[in-house]
Amino acid sequence: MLRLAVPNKGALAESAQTLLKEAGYRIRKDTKELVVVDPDNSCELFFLRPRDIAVYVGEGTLDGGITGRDMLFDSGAPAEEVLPLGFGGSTFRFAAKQGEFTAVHDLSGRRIATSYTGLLEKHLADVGVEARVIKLDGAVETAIRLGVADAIADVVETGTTLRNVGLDVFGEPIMRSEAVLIKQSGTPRSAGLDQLVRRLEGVLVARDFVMIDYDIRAEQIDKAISITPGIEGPTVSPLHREGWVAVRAMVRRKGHQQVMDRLWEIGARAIFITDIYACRL
Ligand SMILES: Nc1ncnc2c1ncn2[C@@H]1O[C@H](COP(=O)(O)OP(=O)(O)OP(=O)(O)O)[C@@H](O)[C@H]1O
Ligand SMILES: O=P(O)(O)OC[C@H]1O[C@H](OP(=O)(O)OP(=O)(O)O)[C@H](O)[C@@H]1O
Ligand SMILES: [Mg+2]
Repeated sequence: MLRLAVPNKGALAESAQTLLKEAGYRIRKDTKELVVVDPDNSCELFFLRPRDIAVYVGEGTLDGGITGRDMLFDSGAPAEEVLPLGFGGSTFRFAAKQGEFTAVHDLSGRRIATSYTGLLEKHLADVGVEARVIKLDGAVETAIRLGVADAIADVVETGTTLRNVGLDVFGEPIMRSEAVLIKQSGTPRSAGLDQLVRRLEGVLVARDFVMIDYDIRAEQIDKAISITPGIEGPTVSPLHREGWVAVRAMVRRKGHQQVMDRLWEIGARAIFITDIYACRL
């Protein structure tokens, strides 16, 4: 039985559910459901606050969970990343009034508001800066205007929230985050988690890649393969046409039009792109 923690709200909740659905698991029908039992997949999904997920997983009561890399680090829980999930991308950054600070070392002796005290304190210790960390639950951008802090450390995605309150990022990003699958540190993956990983990898590949099919003159095959090397090598089959072969390979969805242009230029014809619905590599 796979027991998995899933964010019940916030920035990762919807995409996490979509991913699990595409991987064939049952998801919840309404937001009040706290546990979903899925006997067909021998799985139980526990809907928990994103911030708590690493804590549960670190205690070893669940096989794994989906949370943000920043929250995993922030928790300090004995949990580790198994697979990055390709959504919920953000950076964790310092921000303040425009022109007030230029680098983390300017923050010595100042007040920094954040909801990620674990992550911030570790970073300040790493760079050797002593500052006062003010813990807030959210909406930390307002802390400067209300005189509670001189700077903030928070999640930045598009930067819209910061712009709206006239703040600017400064210094190097503290961390780059995205949604990740995690498990307890130092213990082997359960069979259920192993199966989940294989399914999720399949979904992520199906999202990132498309299938390309084309016909080309046999003497051009080396050039063609260098353009479409595939993942484990392309399939090259004889064509019922003297001197021609058919090629099938996986190519990245992003840039597939350029690949088609390059194949056309070396004489490929009947070039087709199709979606991959599901795969297991
Ligand atoms: N605007 C965003 N874009 C992308 N990822 C985000 C964004 N805001 C938060 N995240 C990520 O989502 C994860 C969970 O954060 P979220 O803000 O959803 O949780 P929370 O603060 O506990 O919930 P809430 O804000 O509902 O109280 C974190 O890993 C964070 O990096
Ligand atoms: O750069 P942006 O695209 O504007 O996104 C970043 C904002 O999103 C999150 O806020 P959330 O809605 O989770 O509120 P919170 O701060 O109360 O957690 C985060 O804390 C930032 O405020
Ligand atoms: Mg939030």
